[in-house]
Order: sequence, then structure tokens, then C-alpha cells
Amino acid sequence: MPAAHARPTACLALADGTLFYGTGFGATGQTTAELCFNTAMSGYQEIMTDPSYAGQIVTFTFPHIGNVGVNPDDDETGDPVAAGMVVKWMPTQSSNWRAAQELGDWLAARGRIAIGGIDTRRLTRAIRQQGAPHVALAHDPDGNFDTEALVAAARGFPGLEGLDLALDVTCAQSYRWDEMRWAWPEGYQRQEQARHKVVAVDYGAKRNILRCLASAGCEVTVLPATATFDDVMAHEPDGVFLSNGPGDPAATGAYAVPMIQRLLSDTKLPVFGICLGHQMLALAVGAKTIKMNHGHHGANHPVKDMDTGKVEITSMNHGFAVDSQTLPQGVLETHISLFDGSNCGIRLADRPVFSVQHHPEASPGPQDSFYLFERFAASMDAA
Ligand SMILES: NC(=O)CC[C@H](N)C(=O)O
Repeated sequence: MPAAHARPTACLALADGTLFYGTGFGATGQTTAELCFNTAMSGYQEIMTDPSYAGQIVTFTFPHIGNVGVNPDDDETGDPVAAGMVVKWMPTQSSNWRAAQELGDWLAARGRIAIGGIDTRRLTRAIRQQGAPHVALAHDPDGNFDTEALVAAARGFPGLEGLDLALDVTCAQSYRWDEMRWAWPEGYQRQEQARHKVVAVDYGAKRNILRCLASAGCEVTVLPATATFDDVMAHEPDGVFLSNGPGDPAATGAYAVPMIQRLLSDTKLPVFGICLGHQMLALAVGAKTIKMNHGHHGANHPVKDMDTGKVEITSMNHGFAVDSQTLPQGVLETHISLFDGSNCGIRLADRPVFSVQHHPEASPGPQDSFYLFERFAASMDAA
């Protein structure tokens, strides 16, 4: 940590004019985004590379971030996708056998700005009170900040509502995914042989979701977010997976929903969706999505399975939610958040079409919800 009198080298400006000064690391420059907080105690590399964080700066409420460095294996996609990071303590020298690089160098090489040494508890309270604020984050080693311009930049950020970001993070063209999950949750059988052809529509897919599908016995073909019904059917899938992804589901739904509606009306294929994929399925059956106040971002969120009454501890990352009041007849609410009662899962009453808001692939996080991958595979076995 710099001495108390050291000149700050980073400044975070909230749209309401609140300023937080700290020490910059990672890239220099300035960025604007929506600000959220994540309560996970580990997995900062997976969080920063989760494509669903596009357009957002992540405040880590856990104070020790960066102390295990970064490594080539834990990326959820090729580059950091979150716009920046906010931490309490400046990262110390990393200490871990897997570390290949320091967090700050990794962020700098990828053009991502970070600020450390600020009161993240005060900031988190502001996020809860204001609802995910629009912010500008600047890092200047000389410590020169035009704070009025920064606040104006924060105010100028248009926000995530109405924004389709899936097109920014989806794959450019289709590809086969073959890699298996490394560690397999206890009590589950890894399927070495692929039994089912699955098309995964990539709205910003995390790699570990694709690994989980492959390890559950799926031969996975990944298609870009704009894939049409005919594109999907050309692969003669046994089931279709709808991935997680960034931005406002209503905006992405403009092109994703018609494809899913055709799947539902013209086929009997099993469909499984996670997070943005869950929201896409909900929109396709006629429900609506809403912007949450500060969303759910963490690795210890309790979710209740309405069928069994069992509570799962889950990994979460979403700022929008399916409005359960708008679920039509024939669509069952299968999971709810025990934090706020918001919808966390749906299923069609009469066929194996289902989706969840949380992240059964964990990464980082608990593995309680892993059974959903097996359920998807079993529904293709039964079809
Ligand atoms: N992780 C996700 O897929 C997030 C979905 C959506 N972008 C949201 O914020 O709610």
C-alpha cells in the first residue's frame, strides 16, 4: 500500500458525483461502465473473463484479490471482458503454484483498468442504495484527474438497459467444442463417449459450461448468437443449449427469440438454458424480463428447487431477471432465489425444455446445481 500521503493514481467517479480515490493498477486511461459488486471469495480471474460482465466494472467485496495471480487455464474466454475492477487492498506479490502472471500485468496487457485501496464497503452500500450506478474509472500514474469530466463521462454512459452486447462477445463462426471438465463433482459419472449431438448457441458462453456439456456426454457444436432456426437444425441436434451472455435480454431477444420460438413450435427437442439463455427462453414463451436494482453476483446464493424443496448454493451473475408474474400457463417456476424471491428457473409443463438463472457449471462456485447437466443429457436419452 502507498503511504497515506501518496498521491492517488486512480479515481472512480459515480454519476451522482461521488468520487473514490485510490491506487491504479492494470492499464492506464479511462473507461465508463455500469458498476456492480461480486461477493465471491475466489475466482477473480474467471469473473473478469466471464463474457456476461461486458459493459460492467466489478467491485470485489472480498478484500484480498490478486494474491494467487493469474494462470493460462482459468480464463472463461480469451480476454478479460469485464470493463474494469475495484478492490480494497492492492494485490500483493502472488503466491500460488499455478500463477503464471501478476494480476496487474495481466490486466495491463489486456487493456483493463483497476483501482485498489478504496473503501469497498462504502462503495457496495452506494451500489445497493443507488442501484447499479454508471461510473467512470480513470488511472493516471501522474494522478491528474479532471473530476468534472469524469462525472460527466459517468453520466454519459448509456447504461445496459436496451443494450445487446451478445454480438460483441459471441463467436465469429461455428466450431466444435471437445474439451472436458477437469475436475468432476463427486457422485457424477463423466461420460467419455459422446452420446448426444448438442448445438450450443453462444451469446457469450463461459468455457466451463461447454466443458460440462462435453463431460455429460454431449458432442457440442457452438453457433454464433445470430444462428437461425435453419442454422441450428442443419446440425441435426438431439438437443439445444442456450448460453449465458451480457447485456439486456430484451435487446438480444430481438433476434434470439424467433429462433427459439421455432424450436418450440416446430420440434420436440430438449432445450436447456443458463442465465441469458434462461432469459431468452422465458422471453420466447411470452414472459418479460426486468432490470434488477443491483443484481446478483456471487458464489453463495441460495436457490430453492420448487419440486424437491431442496436448497442449492449457487454461483450467480445477473443484473436482469425473469418476471415470474408474467410466466404464461404451462410454464412452471422451478427455482427461486432465497435472497429476494426472484425467479431462478422455469420448465415447460409437458416437455424437457428448461432453464436456470444461476450457474450450474460453478467456476467459480459451488457444484450443488450440477445435476442440471445430467438432467439435460437424460432428457435427450429419453427423447
Ligand atoms: N450471466 C448472464 O448470462 C447474465 C444475463 C444478463 N446479461 C443479465 O445481466 O441478467
